[in-house]
Amino acid sequence: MIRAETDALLAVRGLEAWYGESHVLHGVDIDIKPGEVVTLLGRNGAGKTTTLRAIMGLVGKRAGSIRYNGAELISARSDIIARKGIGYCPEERGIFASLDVTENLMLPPVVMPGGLSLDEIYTLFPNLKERARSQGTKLSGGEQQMLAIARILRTGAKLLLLDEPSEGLAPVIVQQIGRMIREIKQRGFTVLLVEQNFRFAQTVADRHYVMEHGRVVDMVKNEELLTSLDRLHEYLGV
Ligand SMILES: Nc1ncnc2c1ncn2[C@@H]1O[C@H](COP(=O)(O)OP(=O)(O)OP(=O)(O)O)[C@@H](O)[C@H]1O
Repeated sequence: MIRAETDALLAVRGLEAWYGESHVLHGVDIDIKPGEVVTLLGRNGAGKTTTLRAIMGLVGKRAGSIRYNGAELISARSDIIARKGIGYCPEERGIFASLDVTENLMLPPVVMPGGLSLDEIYTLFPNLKERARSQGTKLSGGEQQMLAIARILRTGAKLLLLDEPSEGLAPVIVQQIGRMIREIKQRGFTVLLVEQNFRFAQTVADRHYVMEHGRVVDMVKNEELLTSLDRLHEYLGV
């Protein structure tokens, strides 16, 4: 069903993953072209987070193929995967409470050239600049989410894996996160985004993959989203 893309930045084929004895992914196929924003939609437990974790090498065992920039990563350790230029922002965001915004931004190691400088990040996201000296604990959920994403942009990573950046945030803050993702896309980054909220996903993405029971079962282009609502409601149970 999913066409092989020879020009993909990330090409995932038949990806399987296990947590201990528990077999969670049963053959996931995903292609992302450079500069695309693509979402993984699906109900709770469909395997969206596990797909991001499996791409990063953060699951117990995996099989299949993950090609990034032409290199096979299925057997690579997670630190090697990060050094290839894939950045991961987990749902819990991982902001260091005792460090301020600038310190949090400077913390992840630069893995390759081409990342944004601190000044560029602050120019692009003035909200963060205003909070430069504020400690992690003092930031709102939205500010923490922005910081968690911005921090990856410094490292030189070109592909960002974002787990539910809209989760738990008020609608006006979700809009800010949406603007941020569109800015990131404009700067040439590629994004794979886990979302439950397809109304938000629609404002940022080029395409959507739908996951069910550890597999990708459908793909919808963003311009076809509105005409595919019935299908999506069925998948997502909303
Ligand atoms: N650490 C773990 N150990 C064992 N099973 C897990 C673990 N994490 C997730 N699972 C199981 O793997 C399946 C897929 O979970 P996953 O978190 O990837 O789903 P999801 O689509 O991201 O949904 P959610 O939005 O609820 O996180 C679920 O059945 C879940 O219970």
